[in-house]
Amino acid sequence: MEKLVRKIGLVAHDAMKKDLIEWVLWNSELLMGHKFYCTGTTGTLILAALKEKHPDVEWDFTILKSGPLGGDQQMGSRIVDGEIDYLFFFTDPMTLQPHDTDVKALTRLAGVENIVFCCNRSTADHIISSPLFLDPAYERTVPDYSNYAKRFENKQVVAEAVESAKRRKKKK
Ligand SMILES: O=C(CO)COP(=O)(O)O
Repeated sequence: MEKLVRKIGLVAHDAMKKDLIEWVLWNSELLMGHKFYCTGTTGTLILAALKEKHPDVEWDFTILKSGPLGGDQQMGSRIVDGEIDYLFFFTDPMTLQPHDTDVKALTRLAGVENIVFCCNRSTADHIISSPLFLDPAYERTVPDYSNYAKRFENKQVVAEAVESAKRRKKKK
């Protein structure tokens, strides 16, 4: 039987990096064989820790830009492309981030795509110990936004803009 490969995003703010590294090491046996996407600094540190603990294991890590330098946005883009189905993002509740808008955008897209998403260690513990984590029959519900995408399908707004542009021209 084909092994189930979960596509997992890992991100931590600076004050939470130690927490996430510890959590990954604690769960490293469970996480082996899955595919990871990480923001730059978080990913580099986690990979170094994993290699130290398991020198013979090949880890499938995609390391994006550092979060504040576009990495959060890259992660969001992977989510909307369907490349990530779990996001463990340990956020710092005590420090305002300079890239707060990017953090909001990333967490919002996790909601838009209904991926499994958490922002602290206790919830991460619950997710990883859920039987669904390793249940190949479990597939998240992918929201259907087709009606949203079709909201201008009748192109009425185009007709109106063309008409008003014509009127403006005549007035000139
Ligand atoms: O800032 C971050 C997420 O918002 C994390 O980025 P780094 O992993 O590059 O530190």
